[in-house]
Amino acid sequence: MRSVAVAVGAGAAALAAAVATRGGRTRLPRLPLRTLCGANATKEVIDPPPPKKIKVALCQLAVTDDKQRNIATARTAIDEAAGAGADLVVLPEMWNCPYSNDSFPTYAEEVGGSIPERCDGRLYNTCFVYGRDGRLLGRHRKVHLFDIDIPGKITFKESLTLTPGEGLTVVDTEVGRLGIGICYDIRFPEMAQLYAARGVQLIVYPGAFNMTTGPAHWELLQKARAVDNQLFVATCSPARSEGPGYIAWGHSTAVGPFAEILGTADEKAGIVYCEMDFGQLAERRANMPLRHQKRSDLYALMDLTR
Ligand SMILES: NC(=O)CC(=O)C(=O)O
Repeated sequence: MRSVAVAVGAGAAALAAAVATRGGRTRLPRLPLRTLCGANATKEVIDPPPPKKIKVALCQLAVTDDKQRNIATARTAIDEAAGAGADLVVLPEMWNCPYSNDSFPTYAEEVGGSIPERCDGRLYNTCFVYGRDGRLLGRHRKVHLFDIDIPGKITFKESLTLTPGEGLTVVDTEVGRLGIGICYDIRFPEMAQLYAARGVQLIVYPGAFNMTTGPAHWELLQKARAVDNQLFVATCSPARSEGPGYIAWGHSTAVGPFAEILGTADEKAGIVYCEMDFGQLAERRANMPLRHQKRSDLYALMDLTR
């Protein structure tokens, strides 16, 4: 099994470790990055690591209210993706439980991920990134909680049960440098800009948009993040399940730096495979040198986490 890691699992062994392990908090290394702010703003950014070509598998899973069944489904999908030669395997947001505030406390694990994570009496919506060897490489806790109210359409308040994360998450893996966001995080362009400034090649967003915001915004936001920052974007949603409660839009998708769709799903369960050539980033950025054309004398992005 050669798959790496992502947003939740790298192979059956990693998944088993994820579910079985208890405790263990990860401290992520802080990357050196000059603060980009104010009159002294610098245009300096961190170069990405050497480019690789990778095969990505987005596992759009059918999620049920049976946690053990969800784990078995994920394990089967990861095995299948690894067998098909995927270097990177991505699972959906909240893949082990129904997307509801009632379910988050019940299905929470101390380590696992994007699943509800329980830590020090709090619950987070957390995505874990594992290496080929099952080692935990990083952890992203959803920074922007999904609190919205579109009357007659969709009302959700994650903050009733969840606590927001307090940091951005850049993870160096064997396949490349990844930035992680979860679902609603995709709506905040500054986060993606900071990832780009840190040399991220691919932003991975496990996500579960719904039947109102999905058709309106899901693909648009992915293309926007990819094009603005000239990098790759991948999303992974649960498959759509009809019935009461939250209905996921599905449509897990991978987008290239020129807004090209590299692979996409419909609403049903399945695995989307696509190739990503990180060498294209340099070419796109040379063709259209946006980062050198920014008017840092007029505006700048502040990295307050440094
Ligand atoms: N579920 C989410 O976090 C976000 C979402 O559905 C949306 O932004 O729309």
